[in-house]
Amino acid sequence: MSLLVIRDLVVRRGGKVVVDNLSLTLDAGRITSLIGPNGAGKSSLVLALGGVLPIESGVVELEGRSLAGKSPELIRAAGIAAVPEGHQVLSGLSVEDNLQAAGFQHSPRQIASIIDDVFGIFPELLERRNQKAGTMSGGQQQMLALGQALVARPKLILADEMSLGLAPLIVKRLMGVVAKLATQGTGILLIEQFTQIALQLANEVHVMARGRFRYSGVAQPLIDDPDILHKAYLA
Ligand SMILES: Nc1ncnc2c1ncn2[C@@H]1O[C@H](COP(=O)(O)OP(=O)(O)OP(=O)(O)O)[C@@H](O)[C@H]1O
Repeated sequence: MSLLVIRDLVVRRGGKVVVDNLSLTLDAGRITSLIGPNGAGKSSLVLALGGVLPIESGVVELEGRSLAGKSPELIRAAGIAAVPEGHQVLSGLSVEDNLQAAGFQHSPRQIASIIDDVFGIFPELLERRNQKAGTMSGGQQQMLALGQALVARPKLILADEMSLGLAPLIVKRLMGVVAKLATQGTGILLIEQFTQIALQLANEVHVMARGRFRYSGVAQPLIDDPDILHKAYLA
């Protein structure tokens, strides 16, 4: 069974349809890249899947269970963790307190072991466990944002523009973690402004423009012929 099934999803924002009858299937252990121009509706899709924006119509099912009308907390507890655009960590709290705050649904014993796992993935965070998140570099804050998502032990991660404003080396580091998570069975929806990264990592690619998918398939044709990509962006 697919992890997440989206059928004919419509999301409206400010009176305007921004996700227009989209259908998409996300599977465990696979990276699905979502690329497209600014304003295409990529973030709106993530916000709707995370329960932050209401679904106007359509079906969203996680392992066969409808997510319609569910709160962001319930959706997160069900197994979908969003890493929103712009590493939204609690800047006045320490690294460890940020991870604690993200693990509200676990028992204190569970959370201690989960946080240890996150520190295993990101030793950079362990070194800074008592540092206020807001005083860290952008890259370290993005690691923390991903760490917060991991605290939920998600089946599916929705990663929105994780690389925005970060140095290439940090981007490589973050994408390495994303790729490893996928090999361990986590489903990933990767929204990326760096098309090259998105295409390299993807098992499947969707190019979104004006609320709809203009290309859906494997990455290779887009790598071989950039014209296909340009046309999809301009559709
Ligand atoms: N807070 C908002 N209120 C109303 N409309 C919005 C709001 N934020 C975005 N929109 C509109 O929703 C549409 C989709 O925007 P969205 O941010 O989802 O696109 P995107 O593909 O993620 O682009 P970007 O890469 O710029 O974030 C755009 O037309 C945008 O103007």
